[in-house]
Amino acid sequence: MSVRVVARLRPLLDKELDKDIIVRPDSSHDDKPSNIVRIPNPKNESEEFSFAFNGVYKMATTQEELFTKEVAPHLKSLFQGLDVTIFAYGVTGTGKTHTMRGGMKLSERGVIPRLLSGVYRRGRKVTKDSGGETTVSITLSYYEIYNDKVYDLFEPPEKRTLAGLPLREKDGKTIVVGLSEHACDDLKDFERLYIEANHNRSTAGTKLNAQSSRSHAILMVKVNQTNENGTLTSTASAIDLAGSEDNRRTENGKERMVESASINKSLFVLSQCIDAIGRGDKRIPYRESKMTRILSLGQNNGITIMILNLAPLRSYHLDTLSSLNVSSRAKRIEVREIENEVVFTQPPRKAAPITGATIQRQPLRALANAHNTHPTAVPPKAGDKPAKAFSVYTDKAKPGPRPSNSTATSVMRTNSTNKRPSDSGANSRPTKMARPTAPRSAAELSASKIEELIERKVSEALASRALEQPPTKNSQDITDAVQRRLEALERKIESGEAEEARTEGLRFLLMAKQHKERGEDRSALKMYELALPFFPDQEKLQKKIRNLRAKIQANKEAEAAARQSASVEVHRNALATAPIVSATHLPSPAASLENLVEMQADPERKEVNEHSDDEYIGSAIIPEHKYQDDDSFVYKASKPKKSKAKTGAKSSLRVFTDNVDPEVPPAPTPRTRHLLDIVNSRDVAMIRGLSGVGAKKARDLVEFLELQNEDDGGNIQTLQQLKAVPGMGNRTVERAYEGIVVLLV
Ligand SMILES: Nc1ncnc2c1ncn2[C@@H]1O[C@H](COP(=O)(O)OP(=O)(O)OP(=O)(O)O)[C@@H](O)[C@H]1O
Repeated sequence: MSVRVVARLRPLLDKELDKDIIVRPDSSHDDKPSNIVRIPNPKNESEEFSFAFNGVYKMATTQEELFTKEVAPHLKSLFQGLDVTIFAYGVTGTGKTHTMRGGMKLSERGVIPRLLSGVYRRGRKVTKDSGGETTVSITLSYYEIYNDKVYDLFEPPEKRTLAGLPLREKDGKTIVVGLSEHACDDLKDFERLYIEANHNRSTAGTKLNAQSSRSHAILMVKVNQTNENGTLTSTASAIDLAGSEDNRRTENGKERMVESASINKSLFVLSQCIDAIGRGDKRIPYRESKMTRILSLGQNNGITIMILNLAPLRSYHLDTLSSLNVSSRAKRIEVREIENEVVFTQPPRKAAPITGATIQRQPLRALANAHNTHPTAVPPKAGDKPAKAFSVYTDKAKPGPRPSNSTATSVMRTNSTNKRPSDSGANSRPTKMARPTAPRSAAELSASKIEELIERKVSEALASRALEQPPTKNSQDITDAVQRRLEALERKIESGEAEEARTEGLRFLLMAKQHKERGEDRSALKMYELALPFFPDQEKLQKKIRNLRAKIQANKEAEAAARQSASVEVHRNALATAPIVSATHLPSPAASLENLVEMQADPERKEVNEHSDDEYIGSAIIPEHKYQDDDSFVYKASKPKKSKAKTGAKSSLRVFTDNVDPEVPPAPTPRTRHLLDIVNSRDVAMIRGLSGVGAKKARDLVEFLELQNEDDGGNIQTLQQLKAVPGMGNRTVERAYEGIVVLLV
């Protein structure tokens, strides 16, 4: 089954006006529940974009109605052993927390308290139906991802460590190491725990939301059903994502901006994951943010429901388009539905079904996937594995939402949440700790060994230079090679070897490279800019930023000129032929967010972006039947692809670069070349062999090289450049040089 994506429009709040409503459910089929959201083209209000979802909930939809239609039907599956994930996605102030948590009044309770009610009710039924043989216990874990760090919400903030809790992959699932788990016997228990924990959640007032969530909050409800045969454990996860923000509108101060950058980054990565899955890419960038690692869209087994929260107002226009675009793509993600398995405490015998359903769950093998297993699991005996006798889940078409009065009514909302203000202290990056350089002794590597290594490397280099003219690597090879390096680097970053601050800088560089690889120059630029504070003296980085800015500007001008003539033609045709205009020329989600990221990064460009029609000019006509055939939003083309061709045909894989460019310094002396060859070999063992370079420096240097701009050949070509590498400096380079001299003399 694919991810089920439903849209929910929030009602108008106090001071919001009917006349500003621009987002509407489709009203053309009054007898049927609408599955379509309509929104005008921001560049031409007489045209509308249409987005189809699995369900659309109008402004008047109650909390109960949403829960009954979207969540309650999956409780049965949860008790049959499937994991269920429900997450709220949307721009800040669109009602995610209201949907997930809701208010204190009974009628205002959101998905989470209702889910718990349902779980307890069903648990009692299971026990009753089994004649008391099956007992059900519930445990809760609750954590937030704030500034890309994971914190246990059941722990008071003063107990938090700066680095937060680490994530690990175990048997295909991402787990939070050290997360507390609390037994929760009834609704009263839950309310106490939940309300208390919510005080610990990071929130703050922004211009767009008086109590804006500054973190992604994840509640995990573990359902354990035990009878004499064993325990079946399944988990319902309810996720209230922080909202994306356009900081031109939030008027966020510095502190909120840092949070905002982190929120937007993770949501950006989420949209990239959705895009990559949609394209069928081999590599999905889950690991680029903790939130996407945890959410693992399309990777997790079970049932996933995405609730897209929307504000109906004009002031959210571009943000709304962007999130409509992302979420309408998400519903194409396929999710495997694999139920968790019973873990036997003793050899199975015939007993009441643990699921409480009428189907008989047959004994199962010991788990390959140990995530939900009980540690005392007894291995199965031969012959314990009968064939599956039941189907756990059927993807039946569900009835859509009840048609409800779509008239916009002002709804006064009392602020029911009482959340902890976000923690400015947690923003500060840990200061870089001075690490003692590992003492280097000549004994570590003998002179003859070094000579031998140099010899080998030099001949390898010469051989590769001979092969290199002209560069013969095709782009696929290069991409694969870069891909491997990126993945290796990701692993290194994840292994926690690097210090926190430096890791953060490297992450931005890594993301910049990935965006650049994909030709997403504006996102790449943003990431380079975010990396700059971590490597302030990096001339190369500054140069990259300058070059990218110039390139983007040039592209923009060229595109604008080309589009101006094209759009006249398209609009003429459009008006002449069809009544419905679909968003075929909307930017890709990544591009929309890219634009948002760019706008945030550079407030001075606000005017340009606000009036820029790059993204929306040139809508094409899609006949209505197209989106009726397929419930997906019809997406045909995005903005013109930027040319990825690189000038100068330089390759990151080259070991030598011929210095024919007058700007490039003269050819190095043989000694310098020996030194640079070792450095450019990216071989940690060899680099460690250099005088004055320890293991840590060698690793850092290799990482740095990995992140160098391919356009520059990726190699260090002068001693000056080597000195400018973070952590190297004059003294180290001189010592290394001396070491080479001594060896060669
Ligand atoms: N369906 C609804 N009915 C009544 N009020 C609503 C509804 N949805 C949202 N609101 C109100 O809108 C305001 C913003 O909602 P909420 O805080 O849930 O937004 P959010 O998307 O979680 O924002 P953020 O991402 O900034 O945390 C709140 O005052 C909330 O009470």
